[in-house]
Amino acid sequence: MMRSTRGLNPCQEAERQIRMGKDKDNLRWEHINTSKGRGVFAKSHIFKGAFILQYRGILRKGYSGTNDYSYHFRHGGSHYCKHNVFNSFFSDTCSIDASSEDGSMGRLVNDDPKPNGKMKKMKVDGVPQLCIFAVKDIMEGQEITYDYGGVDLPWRSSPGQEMAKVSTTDLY
Ligand SMILES: C[S@@+](CC[C@H](N)C(=O)[O-])C[C@H]1O[C@@H](n2cnc3c(N)ncnc32)[C@H](O)[C@@H]1O
Repeated sequence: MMRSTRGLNPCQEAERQIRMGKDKDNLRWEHINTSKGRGVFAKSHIFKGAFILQYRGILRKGYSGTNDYSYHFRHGGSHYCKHNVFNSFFSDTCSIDASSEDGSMGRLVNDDPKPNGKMKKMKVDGVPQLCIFAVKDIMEGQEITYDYGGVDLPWRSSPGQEMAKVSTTDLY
């Protein structure tokens, strides 16, 4: 069931939050362990379809290389993926560089091949923005995740973890 906040639909709520430049107060981050680092958790139930948070950072044109906190996408199309699935081959490649420790939580959301969130591109005043929306109900205390996409994510193939089947079809 999808619920809106203050009578706004999820996209309107995302836009409102982007304009405010802050995360919602139903989220918290904590240090999980030394290999995973920090993660973001729900402080209250989040309904399927709801806006969760913005992936805040500096919008850059072109492919700006891979770092832990950059997210590449195509401005003109619907193609977007955190990791290096496409690169400067596309003239409209952009990235959000979230490498600055600015206190925002979008940059702290971890990867999961079976996530409860999905990254989506939207435009506010013509400027592309990336936001995570819930793809299922998320219980209080659960970690927020999304599928980084791409291949070669080292933690997915580390001992004791099932090798993920990465589907890029979802991204296009
Ligand atoms: C955008 S940051 C996410 C926040 C990060 N955990 C932190 O503490 O800053 C991406 C990095 O988090 C780690 N990470 C993300 N998802 C992970 C997972 N499922 N297992 C282990 N490490 C993960 C990797 O080091 C990755 O390069």
